[in-house]
Amino acid sequence: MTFKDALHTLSTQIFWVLPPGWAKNLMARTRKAHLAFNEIKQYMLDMVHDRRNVDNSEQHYDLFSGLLDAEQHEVDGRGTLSEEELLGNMFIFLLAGHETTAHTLCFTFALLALYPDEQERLYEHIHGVISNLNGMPVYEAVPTIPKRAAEDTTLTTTFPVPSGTQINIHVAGLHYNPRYWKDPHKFVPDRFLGDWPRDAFIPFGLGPRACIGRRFFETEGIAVMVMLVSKYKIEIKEEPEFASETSEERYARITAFKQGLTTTPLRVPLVFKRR
Ligand code: HEM
Repeated sequence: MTFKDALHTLSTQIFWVLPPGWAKNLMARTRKAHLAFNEIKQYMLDMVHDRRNVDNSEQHYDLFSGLLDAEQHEVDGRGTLSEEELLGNMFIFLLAGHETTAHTLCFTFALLALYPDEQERLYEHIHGVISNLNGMPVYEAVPTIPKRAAEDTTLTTTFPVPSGTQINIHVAGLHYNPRYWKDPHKFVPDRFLGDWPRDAFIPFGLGPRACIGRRFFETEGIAVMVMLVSKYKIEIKEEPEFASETSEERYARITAFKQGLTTTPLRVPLVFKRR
């Protein structure tokens, strides 16, 4: 399996690795998920080996080097990472950082193609891209955030939540709630320029376990978007079989998704034309 196939299989079918080991040969999809899991482990071991033994001619300043350092050196008297912890951290960074970023950028380009006026404004004011970028996770890459109550508490002061209760925070439900957002289904990047309800926008979660890769994504996402929008005009590909669709049908087709670990776009045929 290629690295790309293994990562994609795990991103879309990670839950099939969870049944106990004896069950892994029961179905084609559990077999495939386990195969992908083992392949990724092997790829990660190869990366560690290469970085340690082959590629040590230059100094690296990236996330991967930080993890390798943490495995090899004690920091502030704190212990090192075991190899299992190193691989576990590499795995979560790969899984949590890959499709979230790819799908968010994909939906962003789809929306810019569906709203050419907004794309032109972004092109004209490319330096305003940072504030506009807040509009990106309209289709939240992570649709629900699972949590477990660490102690007895209450929600909205009346609803009791005993310690140990499993809670799923419905991110999409919050982002489309008309109580907090005017016309929540409209793509209006300007809504993030003035005063907006910050507690009702949590694409990266909140609190001490919020997304550790947020800044990484915001840097990477802005760089990719600025590069592409400044050089290309992004359009929806014209296909004869859809020639008679209404604009609503077109919008629904382009933004259709399936829900897995992340919100996954189904098919987004875009054309990037050189400006
Ligand atoms: C559009 C991009 C991304 C979105 C929407 C996103 C969203 C999230 C969300 C909702 C969580 C759970 C937060 C919580 O439990 O409260 C999370 C956790 C996490 N994310 Fe991201 N993420 C993105 C990109 C990235 C990237 C690029 C990386 C790594 C380079 C990353 C690494 C992680 C890790 C390691 C965690 C687990 C943190 C922990 O449990 O302490 N994410 N992310």
